[in-house]
Amino acid sequence: MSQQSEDGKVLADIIKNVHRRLRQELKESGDSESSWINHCRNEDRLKEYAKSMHQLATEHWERLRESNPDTSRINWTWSFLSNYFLGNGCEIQRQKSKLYIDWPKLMFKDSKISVLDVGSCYNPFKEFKELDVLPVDLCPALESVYQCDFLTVPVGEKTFLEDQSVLSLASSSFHCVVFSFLLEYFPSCSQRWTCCEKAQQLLMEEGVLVIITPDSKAAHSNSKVMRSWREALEAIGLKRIKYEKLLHAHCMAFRKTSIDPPITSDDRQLLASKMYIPQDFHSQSDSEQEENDHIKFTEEEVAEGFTYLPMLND
Ligand SMILES: C[S@@+](CC[C@H](N)C(=O)[O-])C[C@H]1O[C@@H](n2cnc3c(N)ncnc32)[C@H](O)[C@@H]1O
Repeated sequence: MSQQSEDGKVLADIIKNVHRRLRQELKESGDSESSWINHCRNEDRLKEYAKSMHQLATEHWERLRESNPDTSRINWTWSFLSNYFLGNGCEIQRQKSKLYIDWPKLMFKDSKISVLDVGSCYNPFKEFKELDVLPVDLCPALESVYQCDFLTVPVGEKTFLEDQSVLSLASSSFHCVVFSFLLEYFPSCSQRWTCCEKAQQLLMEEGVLVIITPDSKAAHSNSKVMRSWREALEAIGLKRIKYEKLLHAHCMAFRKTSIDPPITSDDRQLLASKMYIPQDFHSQSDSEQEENDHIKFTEEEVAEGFTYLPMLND
């Protein structure tokens, strides 16, 4: 393995270890709230994660993006958003919905698409001038990214920002919410579900939730998981309108079709359980499981460090 690949592996191992420890701590305490609070207090761990993720993405994955733009989650998101909001994508969805109503005109401030990038780390979408991005992260890698725990941040009438932190986010105010490699960070289904419900509240009608989740295997090997997420999100008025499997990720866009879907607390529990990832069910020790996962990856994947991010393995 080249020095470059070795470096990528070290960085990705740091990231993977944090996910693994979070799962372990939840298993031990059985209480997702208290283990999350403890995690958030561990500043050294959060900062090391942020630095490693930033470096892995900008130094290692960026090379892959340059050599093969079709592998990039960033390019995919931009291409989808420009087609949906600036091209005829939204209009096509209106026609497909067969709701022959007078749709309200989509409004843009300064002609820009407003994007909330949750778990942004280093604001990978800042290069697109047509996007007005609010990049937020539990532990930002850069000062330009706002500090925010998306699990606990209140949703209210207005977005309040203070000293590079988010105090609240305005409901129905974003054209797009992005979860790029975010959901698998969380050790529990209920935390992933909390994020999805919050995204639904923050989107304006016809806005889109973009979810990107890492997986280097063929699309069908995790189709059950992707179907389960689709069913859960559809129940809260987020209809999947685009799915594509890239070399290393599943990319999905969900369109907000209804404003306030009626959900009971029983529904909520069932829907939350649908936001599972295969790691939730690993019975042997995570490290053993991940060692086994290793064997299945190609040389190219190993070289790019993708094997060392959590993969959605059955
Ligand atoms: C794997 S990184 C993905 C970074 C970036 N989105 C990308 O695609 O390269 C996951 C990020 O989610 C952030 N994160 C985890 N939990 C969060 C939360 N509750 N609120 C906001 N950000 C969170 C982490 O700090 C980390 O930067």
